[in-house]
Parts: sequence; C-alpha cells; structure tokens
Amino acid sequence: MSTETVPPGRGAAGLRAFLHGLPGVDRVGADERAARLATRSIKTTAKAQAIDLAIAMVDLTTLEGADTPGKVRALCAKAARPDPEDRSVPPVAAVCVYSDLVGVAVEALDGTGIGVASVATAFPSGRAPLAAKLADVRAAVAAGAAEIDMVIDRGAFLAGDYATVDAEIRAVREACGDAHLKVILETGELVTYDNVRRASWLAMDAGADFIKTSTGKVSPAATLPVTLVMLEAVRDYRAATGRTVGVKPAGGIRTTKDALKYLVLVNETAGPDWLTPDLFRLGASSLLNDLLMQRRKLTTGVYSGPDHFTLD
Ligand SMILES: O=C[C@H](O)COP(=O)(O)O
Repeated sequence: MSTETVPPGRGAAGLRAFLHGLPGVDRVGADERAARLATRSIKTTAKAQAIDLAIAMVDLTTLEGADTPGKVRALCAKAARPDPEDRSVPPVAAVCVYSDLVGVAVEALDGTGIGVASVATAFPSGRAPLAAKLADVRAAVAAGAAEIDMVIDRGAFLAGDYATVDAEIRAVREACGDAHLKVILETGELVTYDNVRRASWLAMDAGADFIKTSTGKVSPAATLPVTLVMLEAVRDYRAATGRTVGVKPAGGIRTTKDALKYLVLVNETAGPDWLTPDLFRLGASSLLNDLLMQRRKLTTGVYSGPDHFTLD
C-alpha cells in the first residue's frame, strides 16, 4: 500500500491519479478471506462478551417514511435499556433517524449519554443540490445530532468526477461542526471492490470520522467482503497518516451469528484497536432483539422467543 495521501486542495487530476494509483483489490482473495473468517467459532465465554460488545456497537435505526415521534421515543427507550428485565445489558451506541426526528430523539435520550445520529444529504439517493444537502445537515446538527450519516453522490463517483464527491464531503464536514461524520459509500452501487477502496480513501481524506457501507435501501447492503475491503482501507490509512477512522457496516445485518462474524473480521483485519463503539458500529433496525435473545439463552440456558422483547 502506498503511504502517500491526498494533500488538501489537490486538483481534480491529482485526486484521480491518486485514487487510480491505489493497488487493486484481489476480488477472489477478499471473498475467500471473508468466507474463511466467517467460519471461525467463538468459545462460549468469549461469545457472551462479544454479544455485549455487539449490543454496545449497534446504531439502532429507524428510517421509514412512516416513522412517528412515538416510534422514535419507543426506540430510544429500548436503546437506553435494551432488556428492561436485565440491567446488565449495555445501552446501544446511538439511535439513527431522519433529520426531522432528531429533536424527538435528543429529548428522549436526554441524560442517557446515547448520541443521536441523523441521516442527511438527501438520504438515501443523495440527489439534491448541495445547498439543500448542507441545509439538511445544519438542521440536524442544530436539533442536537451528535453524528451525521451522509451519502456520497454515487453518480458523480461512478462518472469519475471524484472532485465533486470530495468537495461535497468537505463541505458537509464543515457543516457538521463538532458532530461526527459518517460517510455512506453505498457499496451496493459501486460495482467493484476497487471502487470501494477508492471511495473509502476519498471519504477518509476528505474528513470522514467513519466510513459506512450502505443506506439499507439498496441491495446488496452490507457484506463481509466489502466490509473487509473497508477495514483494510482504514488500517492502511492509519499507517499512512496516523489518523484512525471507524467503520460501520449497515443494512441487512439481522442475526447474532452475522454480528459476531463482523467482529471476527474487525479483529483479524483492522485489529483489536477497532473493537470499540468509537471505531466500529453495526447499523441495524432489527438486530438488537436477536442479540438479546441469544444473550438471554447464554445467561439462563432458556431461549426466549422474539415475543419476549419489545419490537425493534
Ligand atoms: O443504517 C442502517 C440501515 O438503514 C438499517 O438497515 P436494516 O433495516 O436492513 O437493518
């Protein structure tokens, strides 16, 4: 991996040359490595710890047109105390909502220490004038969002117009102020793993605190091989620049088994430094209940069905 990074203000041609100068991704190798790591088994004691870590890494998400303040309040209650019968269950990392519901979530989570993440920049398509995208970001931050999950302009990226994507991310970064910025690559639309690597480096260089796989609205959403490519990117980016960027697979992660596969992947690819909610999140709308069910089974030996827990 080249240790060169993109200096701020490099022109469009320089940016293009840099991104196309990154080593190519061996697709077969990445698929095989992800598949091999997915077969690793975890011992029961480590599994209990891993489930709690996975719970603490969840960005508990609702991103439906039919979302209501009531649904968001219920989700926030669940975020703060995932299992009301067991106080040893940790809270989740954040609650992720559309920008107009940030205020509701901020109020509901007051005093819990749980942050509110807002999707923004014309989520999920990313198709709007930059001014509208920035207004979306500013409104979410003004309402108290601690984290902004922006989408990149995939049309510009796929057309090779990296400078536009770079400029948008930098503008959003500035509009975020103190809020953390997650940049959604929408890997299901990026066609190749080489593009996933390029988009990862582009986003990191433009100021992303996290790179995120997907909106959850496009198939395929998060996959293990794509997440592996992104974990390699954050690892190599830190080696090159000294800055540490987090990773968030999101969309389609529904089972404890899947969540644990991601944790093994993190440990084996980026390394144990990333095994913290500060640097790794699982974006999911319906994973938490399965984590709670498997946790209950490990601690009591009894399997509680999904009816036992409130809806995700
Ligand atoms: O960012 C999170 C995703 O939108 C959630 O996707 P999901 O509903 O497939 O879990």
